Amino acid sequence: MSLLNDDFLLTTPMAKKLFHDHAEKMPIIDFHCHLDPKEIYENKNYKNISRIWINEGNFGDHYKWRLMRANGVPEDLITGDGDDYQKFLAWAGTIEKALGNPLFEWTHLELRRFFGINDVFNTKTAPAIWEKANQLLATDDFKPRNLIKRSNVQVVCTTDDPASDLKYHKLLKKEEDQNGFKVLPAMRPDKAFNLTDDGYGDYLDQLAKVSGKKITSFKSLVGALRQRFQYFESLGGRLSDHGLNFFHFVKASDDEMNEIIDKARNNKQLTKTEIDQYQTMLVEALMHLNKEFNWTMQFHMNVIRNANKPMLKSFGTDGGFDSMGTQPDLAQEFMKLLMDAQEEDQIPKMIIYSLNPNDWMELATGMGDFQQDGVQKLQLGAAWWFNDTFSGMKKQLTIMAEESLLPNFVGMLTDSRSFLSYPRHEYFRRVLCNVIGEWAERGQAPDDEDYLGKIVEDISYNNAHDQFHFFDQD
Ligand SMILES: O=C(O)[C@@H](O)[C@H](O)[C@H](O)C(=O)CO
Repeated sequence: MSLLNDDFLLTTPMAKKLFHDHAEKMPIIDFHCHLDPKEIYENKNYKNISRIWINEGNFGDHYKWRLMRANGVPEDLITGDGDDYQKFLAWAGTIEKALGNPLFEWTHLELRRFFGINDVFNTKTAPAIWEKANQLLATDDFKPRNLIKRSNVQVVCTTDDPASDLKYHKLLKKEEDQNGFKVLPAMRPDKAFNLTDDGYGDYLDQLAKVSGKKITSFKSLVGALRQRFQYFESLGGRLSDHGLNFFHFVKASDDEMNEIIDKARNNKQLTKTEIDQYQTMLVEALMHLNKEFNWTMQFHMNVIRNANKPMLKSFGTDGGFDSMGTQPDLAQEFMKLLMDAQEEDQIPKMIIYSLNPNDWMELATGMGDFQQDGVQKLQLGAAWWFNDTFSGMKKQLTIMAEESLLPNFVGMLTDSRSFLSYPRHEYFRRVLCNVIGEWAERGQAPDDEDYLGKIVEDISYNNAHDQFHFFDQD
């Protein structure tokens, strides 16, 4: 079977029918990514393929950066100011060794789907691919908005701080009809959780300024965040997103919260209990806001971030120095949160991603304790980050099916910083169709293309369309 042929990953007749006649045609709703709305608005061509593939300054694809480092590529040819062509050759030399890693397939998919280049990418073919790709990158077809359009994307949800003015979302909203897709903000209030950061007090001041709400207490902090929910909502926002690197459920009174905020603002030492209390109560307050606004709350949990401290100092965050978290009781602690919120019927729609697949069964079965008020209110999120692999996707789909109702799943997202990453949706849809096709092959599912095809179309698009109600105001 040739590399990435039309039926790659599809091993049964039903899988092939499900993908080619049902999944492939469905539009994309990419409800979590890290694309920069400014870049979408400015819509400028990339100088060369290294800039869109590897890095533009400190922004870029840390998945690639990790592999290049593993292959001994010096940092100046990764995120540094080394020659772009040499970076490209270094990436070719890395991909030659990436068999079995998703980036091997992603890289070749991107060359095929966007550039029409079907060659195997390696150090021998790299020079010709560099020339052809760069010629194409200079054309209108490779401007960011056309890359989105060519990928049949209807919605891009970016990742935005509550204090953001959403300037470019406002500008893009005016051109939505012309573009044929929406660029919508998803609120990521992680900075409001960073009690121990030197800039915590300044951040609260920034939040107070943009919200017009003085922040003198926990209640007024929540009031300021509520104003930002209103603002994001006015620009089509329908999701929040939370990085819970670790989590311990510890409640606190309003008075205790006020004291914690005051200590943090004055850079006073906080105890572990105080940090856990603040995180717990702020998460619960955000759950209430998501419930009130009928948003979906995403959690990205169990992560060790910025493990390489010298590189954090020299490069900053999101540099490819994060890894799977090892808090063994995080799912148990999260269950305490859900149990507490359920007492007041304050659990919103949720999608929960853990970077540690050891949490998945606890989370998937735990969510089953609270599935009330709507179809699949709580979902195990798509295989995330280091799990975004053939085996990781298959595992998540299987657990979602075995512990709940896979046909209700809202499906895939790119979670990417590159405009070339939309083939990750194709990859996911192929894995999905193959999982269901295998069930039919084994007699675990009816050999009924209409029935199975509807399920595939729903997971690929319809469920996300209905869950996030992005199009209500159209
Ligand atoms: O949203 C997250 O926490 C992660 O997606 C994280 O930002 C990471 O950089 C990423 O993009 C993984 O794909």
